Amino acid sequence: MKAIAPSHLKLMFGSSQPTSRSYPCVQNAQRSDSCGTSRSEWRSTFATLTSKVVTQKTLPMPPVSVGIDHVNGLNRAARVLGMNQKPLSVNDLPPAPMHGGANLRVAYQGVPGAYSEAAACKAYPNYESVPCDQFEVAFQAVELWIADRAVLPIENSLGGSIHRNYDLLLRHCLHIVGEVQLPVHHCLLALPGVRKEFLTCVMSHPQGLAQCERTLTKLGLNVTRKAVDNTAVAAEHIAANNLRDTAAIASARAAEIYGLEVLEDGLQDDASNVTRFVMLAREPIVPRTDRPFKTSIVFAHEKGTSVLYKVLSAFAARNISLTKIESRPNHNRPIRLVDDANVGTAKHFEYMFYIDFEASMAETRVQNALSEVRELTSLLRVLGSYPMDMTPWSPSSSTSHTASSKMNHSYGNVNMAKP
Ligand SMILES: O=C(O)C(=O)Cc1ccccc1
Repeated sequence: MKAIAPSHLKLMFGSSQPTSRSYPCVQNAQRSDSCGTSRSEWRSTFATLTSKVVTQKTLPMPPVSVGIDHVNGLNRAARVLGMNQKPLSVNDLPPAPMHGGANLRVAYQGVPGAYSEAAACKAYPNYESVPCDQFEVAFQAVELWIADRAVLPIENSLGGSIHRNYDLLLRHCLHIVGEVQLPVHHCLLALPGVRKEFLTCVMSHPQGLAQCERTLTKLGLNVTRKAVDNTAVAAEHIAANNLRDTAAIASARAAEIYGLEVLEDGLQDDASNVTRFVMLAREPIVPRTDRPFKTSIVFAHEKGTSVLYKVLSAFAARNISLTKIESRPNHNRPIRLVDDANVGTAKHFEYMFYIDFEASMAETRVQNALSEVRELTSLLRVLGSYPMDMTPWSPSSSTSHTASSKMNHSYGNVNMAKP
């Protein structure tokens, strides 16, 4: 891995520039979503994928390795079609890129030593890193072709959802092309010679603080908690400013990079502390059925009776397992007022619902479920259909991210479909 940005990217771009092709945006009649895709562009989902794929061959493709792989794969698929006169099936299509990320520029929020960096390394062992100072910048880096992928932490087994990042997924038009589940092993880091008793402050990302809250209390530390943008940024800040009364909750790798000492190892409240990251790209990948896939969608609905129940039933009726449901305020319309002359005005909060389920967009049952959901909702967007992270479970240990060579070793190509 090598860094291609001398220091991390800062917010300096103009408005985001959606990319032109975005087939997994499903939108209800006559509306256009933030990606500008209309319902008519996406009427019959992957049932007509084959014709769509052959015409895509003629579109100009982006000059990045993933695009090139895609074109070659499509040519191969088209040849298969021509020679055998057999209908093309999704499994004839090129697999999700398996190149291990050679020359792929991957944007993440933070500085070296951040967990997002470790997640990028797990997904793309040979990537070039593009550290960014904000998540928003990581999105824009991909939209503006400065990077090819962005890595985004989305939820943690102890700390829960990272809500802001759900909002960013909706505000931008990038596609989820993979996921990585990373065991997170937190350490308490301070300048050499500092003792725990001297500490008055502990700094970390809000997730770092949340994941270690009970342990901090158990240790009897009488410290204020300070939330910063990133765990490794906290470590860097302590070192740069010679703060002898402050500790960071961050990785052992951050301690090495910024010359800090590990005062406590394994600070998280539970050993099984895992963060789920998603990988984002300008283009979606072609979904498949020959390996476990996950699909993420977001929808909103107008008023109606039991809409949420009916949406969930569309999946249950087809035996599709939901793995996650999250709701966020609908920023376009946060409140709906319902006047009742007799009793007053009810204020209904409006939500965007995010759902992950264990199935691929290439499956007919999924296409049927989504057709049903589309009828029930005012907005439906497929955020991505991507290979599940099937890495064998290994509990976190501080050695797992102490150096990038070890990262490569411990996260190597272990039975994982590269997103
Ligand atoms: O702050 C970091 O290092 C991140 O990458 C975000 C984060 C914070 C805490 C746990 C997992 C990811």
